[in-house]
Parts: sequence; C-alpha cells; structure tokens
Amino acid sequence: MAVVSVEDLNVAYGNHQVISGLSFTVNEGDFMVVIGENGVGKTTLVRALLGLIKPHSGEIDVPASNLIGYVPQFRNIDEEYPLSIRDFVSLNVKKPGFPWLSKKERAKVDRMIRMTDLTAIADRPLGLASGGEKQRAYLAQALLRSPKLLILDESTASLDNEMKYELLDLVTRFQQENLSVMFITHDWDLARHFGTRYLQMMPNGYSEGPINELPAPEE
Ligand SMILES: Nc1ncnc2c1ncn2[C@@H]1O[C@H](COP(=O)(O)OP(=O)(O)OP(=O)(O)O)[C@@H](O)[C@H]1O
Repeated sequence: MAVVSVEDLNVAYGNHQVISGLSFTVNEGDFMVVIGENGVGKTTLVRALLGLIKPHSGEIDVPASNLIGYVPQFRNIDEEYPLSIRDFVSLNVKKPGFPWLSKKERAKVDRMIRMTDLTAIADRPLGLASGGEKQRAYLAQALLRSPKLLILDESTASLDNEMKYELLDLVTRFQQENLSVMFITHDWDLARHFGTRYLQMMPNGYSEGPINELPAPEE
C-alpha cells in the first residue's frame, strides 16, 4: 500500500521553478533513498511533503503531518543546551493544556529511549551527548508518535562512517516493523547499502526504481 504518492508535482519559489512534473510512490516498508546534486530541490520536496509550502500544481497524498517523523541534518547543539535527552524526546508528546506527562506518556518515552539505545544516558544534557547520540535522540523524538513515514534529511552527513551505519541500522529495525523511510543523501554507498528503492532528482528530470537499478554516479 502507498504511504506517499506524488503525481505531477510542480513547486516554484516566485518565478523560480524548482520541481517540475515529479511523480513517485513510497510503499509501506520501503526505504526510499532520494539522491541528487545540490540545489536540485530535495529539501523543497521535503517541505512540500511536510505541508510547509504549497505546490503550484499536482497531487501530494501523504499521511497527516503528525504521522510523518522528520530528522534533520545534525546541527551542533550547544553544550549549554539545557534539556536532557529524555526531555528532548518528550517534546514530541505535544499535548495541549495540562503540562505534565502522564504515567502512560512517560512509559512511552522510556520505551522509545530504550529502543534507540539511550537508556543509560537519558538524564544527561543533550548538549553533552556525542554526535551519534544526538542523532539517536532526534530519531527517538521523531518516532515517538509512531509515524507511518520517517524523513531523514541528510541526517548522517556529519557523522563518521561507523556512526552512519549504526544510525541507519537502527532505522532499519524500525523499518522492519512497518515504518517507511525517505532518506535524503549524497552518499551513494549508504544509498545502495540501506535503500530498497531510489528516487534520483536531476536538473532535467527524475528517475525512480528498485535500488539495484540506481545508475552509477556521474564523475
Ligand atoms: N525559500 C526559498 N526561496 C527562494 N528560493 C529557494 C528557497 N529555498 C530554496 N530555494 C532555491 O530552490 C532551489 C532548490 O533548493 P533545495 O534546498 O530544495 O535544494 P537541495 O536539493 O535540497 O539542495 P542541497 O543538496 O544543497 O541541500 C535552489 O536553487 C535554492 O536556491
């Protein structure tokens, strides 16, 4: 079943046409890698999927936005960032009114912290965590409300190679439990290792297919 389907999408900033006639589908359980040169419109596509910009024309069929998890590219979080890892994950409980977490909500946060291997350090300030730990905290926060789709926007870019594989191995565990993934990346090795399908965005068009059909990068 399709989790995301996009049909003849056109997105422009003023007169600057960024996405022209893009169509693709992400099915349940897919790990879709989105690959393409700088400036080709990958982040614009993500913003359109999250409902943050209005397309000029075309159809976007996605789960309601609270069922999309989003993990950005790692930006340095200052050492003085005051929230603990547990607090940071809890931010996505997002409930109106009464500010304290219920027992049930705390249990949900704890479970997600466990599933992302953060239990031992959950009460440390996020600002003191390593790069990989911070990305796991972002992942835990994004997955807290059991989204259907997880968008990873170059989320491994600043990690060393071993940590990249660790983070994506972890994502794969969730993918096997019925999460679909869109992974925006410039890294063709990671794309081939983890992807099940690809969407390649190029200035003059798009191609989509199973990962074993991803063409070699142009030198
Ligand atoms: N808010 C905006 N207003 C006007 N133009 C924009 C805006 N955001 C992006 N653009 C332009 O749209 C084009 C696509 O940008 P986008 O960030 O989607 O590319 P990208 O593929 O994500 O690039 P990168 O790999 O460098 O992150 C670029 O030419 C960019 O300058």
